[in-house]
Amino acid sequence: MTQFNKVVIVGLGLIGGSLAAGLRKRAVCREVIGVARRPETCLKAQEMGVVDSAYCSLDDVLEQLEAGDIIFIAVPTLTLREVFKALKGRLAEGVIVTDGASVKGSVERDVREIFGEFPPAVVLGHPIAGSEKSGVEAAESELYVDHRVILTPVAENDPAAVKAVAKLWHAVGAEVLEMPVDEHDMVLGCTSHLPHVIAFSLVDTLAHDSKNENIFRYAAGGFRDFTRIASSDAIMWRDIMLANKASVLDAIDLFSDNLSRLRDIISREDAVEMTGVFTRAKSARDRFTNMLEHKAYLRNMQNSEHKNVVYSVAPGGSVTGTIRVPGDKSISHRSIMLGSLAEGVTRIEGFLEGEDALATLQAFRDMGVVIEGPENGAVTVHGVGLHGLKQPSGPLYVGNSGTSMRLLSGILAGQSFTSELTGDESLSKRPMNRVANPLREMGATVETGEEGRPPVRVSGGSALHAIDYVMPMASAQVKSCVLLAGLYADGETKVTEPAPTRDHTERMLRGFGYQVNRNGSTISLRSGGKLTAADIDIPADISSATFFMVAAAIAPGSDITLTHVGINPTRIGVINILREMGANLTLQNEREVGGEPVADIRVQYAPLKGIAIPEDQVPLAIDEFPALLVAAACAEGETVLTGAEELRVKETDRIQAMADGLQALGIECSPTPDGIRVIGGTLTGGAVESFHDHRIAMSFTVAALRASGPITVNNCANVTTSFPNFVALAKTVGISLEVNHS
Ligand SMILES: O=C(O)C1=C[C@@H](OP(=O)(O)O)[C@@H](O)[C@H](O)C1
Ligand SMILES: C=C(OP(=O)(O)O)C(=O)O
Repeated sequence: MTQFNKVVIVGLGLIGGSLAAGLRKRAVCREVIGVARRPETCLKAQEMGVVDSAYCSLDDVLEQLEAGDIIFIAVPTLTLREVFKALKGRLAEGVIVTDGASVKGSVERDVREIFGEFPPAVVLGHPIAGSEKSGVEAAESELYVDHRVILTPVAENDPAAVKAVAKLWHAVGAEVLEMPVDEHDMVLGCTSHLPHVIAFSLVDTLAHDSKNENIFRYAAGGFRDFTRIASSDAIMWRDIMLANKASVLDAIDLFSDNLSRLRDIISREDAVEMTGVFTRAKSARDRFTNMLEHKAYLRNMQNSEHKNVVYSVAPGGSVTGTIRVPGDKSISHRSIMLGSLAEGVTRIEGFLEGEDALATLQAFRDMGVVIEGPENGAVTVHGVGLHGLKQPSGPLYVGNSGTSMRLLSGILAGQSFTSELTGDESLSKRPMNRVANPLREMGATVETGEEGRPPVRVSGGSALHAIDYVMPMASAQVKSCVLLAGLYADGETKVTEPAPTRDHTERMLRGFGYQVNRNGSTISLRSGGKLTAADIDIPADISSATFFMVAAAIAPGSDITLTHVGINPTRIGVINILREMGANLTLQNEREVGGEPVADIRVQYAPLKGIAIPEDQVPLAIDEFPALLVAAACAEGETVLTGAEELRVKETDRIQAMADGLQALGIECSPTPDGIRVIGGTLTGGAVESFHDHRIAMSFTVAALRASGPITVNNCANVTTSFPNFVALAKTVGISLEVNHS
C-alpha cells in the first residue's frame, strides 16, 4: 500500500541503501530516489533494484519534490553540512528532511548555523543498526526490522513532521523512540562510540607489536569476537568521534578509571574483588543476551512489554512420579541478605534461580557484594559485614518481589547511604506503609509513592532506635523487616505477631550466630552483634510443591512424591488443610537440614470434602490458597475460607482472581472481604486470567486435571518468579501442557 509519495535517499551506503531497499521491497512509496556522488554507485543501486531512479546531484531532484515528500540524509556525519547547504532555500513548503547520523548534537548545531534557525520540518534521527560492512552492496531490505530508531525532536519541530518520519521507519519494521539530543549523544557515546574506540585501539596496539604476526595467527575466539567492529569504516568513525567529542571523552575517562582499578586488582592479586568485577559483568551481559534473544520471538508481538504467555492444558489425566521442586523462595532471599551482611564466605546450595530471588541477588551485587553463581543452585556470597554495603549507583529494582522490597527496606534503613527501591507494575500497587510506618517509628526517614505504594526511598544516616512493635497483621515480611532494621537500632527491638508466621529470618539469624529470643508471640534481638558466615542448604519450596500436592489430591489415579521439601512448622498449613479435607498425604524420611526440617511428601489420590478452613492455619498457608481453592472446587460440599484478607494484597487480589477463574470454569463461589465460599462441583474447560500472578497461573494449570474441557490460562510469564521449571516438571508428571505466546 502506498503510504508515501517520493522518498529521496541522499547517500547510498549501507544505511541509506538499506532504507531504500526496505521501502521498495514493501512498496510503500510511489518513488524511491537515490542520490550518490559517484555515478558507479547510482548505477549499482539501480541495478540492484534498491532505488527506482538515482542521480549524482541533489539539484536534479529538489525541483520534483512537493509537500509530504521526505529526504533522508545518510552521509558521513561531517558531510551533512554540505547537504544542508545545498538544501537551504530550495525546499518546497512541507518537504520533510531527516537524517541518520550517529551523533545528534553536532548535526543540530549545523542545522541552526546553516539555516539561521531550526526549520520545523527537519527531524533529526538515528537508526541503531548497521554492521562493519559498508557501501550499497551491503544494503539489506530487512536491516531495520526489530531495530530501534531514535528520533531527537527539538522544540521547533512540527509534530506532524516527526510523525511522518516515525511512520517511514515503522514501514520498514523498525521500533521508533524519542530522546533529547544530549541524552542521545551521551547514551551512544557509551554504548557505541566507546566500544569502537576500544576495538580500534586494541587492534592498533597489537598491530604495532613486533610479534603481531603470531598474535594475529593464534588469536582465536576472544580476539575475533571482541574486535569485529575494528573493521568498520575508518573515516566514518573518525567523524563520529570528532562530532561527539565531549561525550566520547567522558566515556573514555570512565572506562580508563575502571580499567586502572582492574589493573590494580590484578596486580594486588585480589581474587575476591576480581570475582566481583567479572561476576557483575557476566550477569549484566547474560541479562542483555536474554533481552536480545527475547527480541527474536517478540517479532510478531504487538506489545513487547506485555507479552502474553498462554498455558493451554488438556483436560483429565493424573500425576505420578518422584520430583524435586526448586529451592524455597523465602529462604533463598534471606540466604543472600544474611550472607551479604555476614563476615566471611557463605556457600549456598539449592538456591532458587527464579526472578524474585535473583532480584535480591542483583540488589546486593548492586551494593558491592561479590556473589558467585548461581550455577545449578550453588551460590557463594562474600559477606561484607553489617556495615560493608556500598551505595548503589541507581535505584534497586526488585521486579515482582514483595519480599525483596520489604526486607530490603529494613536493611537499608540501617545504612549510611540513601537508596531507592522500585518494582514492576504489580509490585508498584502493593502496600509498603506496613514497613515504612514501623521503620519511621524507629527513626528512619522513609518516603513512599502515593498511598504508601512503591517506590520506597530510604534516607541514609538515620540513627535508629529499638521499638516494641505489635504487628497489625500476621506478616513475616513486616516482622523480618523490623528485625533486620533492629540489627542497626540502639536497644532491644521487639516484634509481636498476632499469629505465627514463617520464621526463616529468626532461624537463619541464629544459624549465623546471632542471638534472637522468642517469648510467646514476641521475637526480639539487640544490635551490636555480628553475623558469621555459614553454609546453607535450601530445601525445596513447599509453596511450589503445593501445586503437585493439589494435583495428586484431585486427580484420580495419582501418586506423587515430592522430595526434600521444607516442612517448617510455620509453613505446613497446606499439609494440615489438605489432610483435613481427606487427602492421602504422608511424610517420609523426615530430617533436619541446616536448621530447617525437611521431608519427602507423598500424595495419593483420595476423594476430598469441603471444610471450614481453621483461621489459625491461614498465615501458615498464605501462599497456598490459590491452589487450595482449586482443591476446594474439586471437593464434595462447601469450603469456607475466612481471615484471609491478606490475600487481597498479594501479586494480585488473589481472592477475586480465584473467584473470577473458578466461576469461568463453572464453579459456584462467592468472595467475601476476608475470604471466599466455594461449592465443590464439576470444572468445565474455558479461558481464565492469571492477572500476571504466578500462583494463580499454576493453580489453574493443575485444575485442568479435573476439568471436562481444555483450560487456557493467560499471562503466565511471571511463573518464572518463583518456579522457573514448572512447565517441564508439570509435563514430567503427566500434565499435558503447551506453552504459546500470543
Ligand atoms: O517473608 C516471606 O518470605 C514471605 C511472607 C509472606 O508474605 P507476608 O509477610 O506479606 O504475609 C508470603 O506471602 C510471601 O510469599 C513470602
Ligand atoms: C506473595 C508472594 O511473594 P512476594 O510477597 O514476595 O511478592 C508469593 O510468592 O506468593
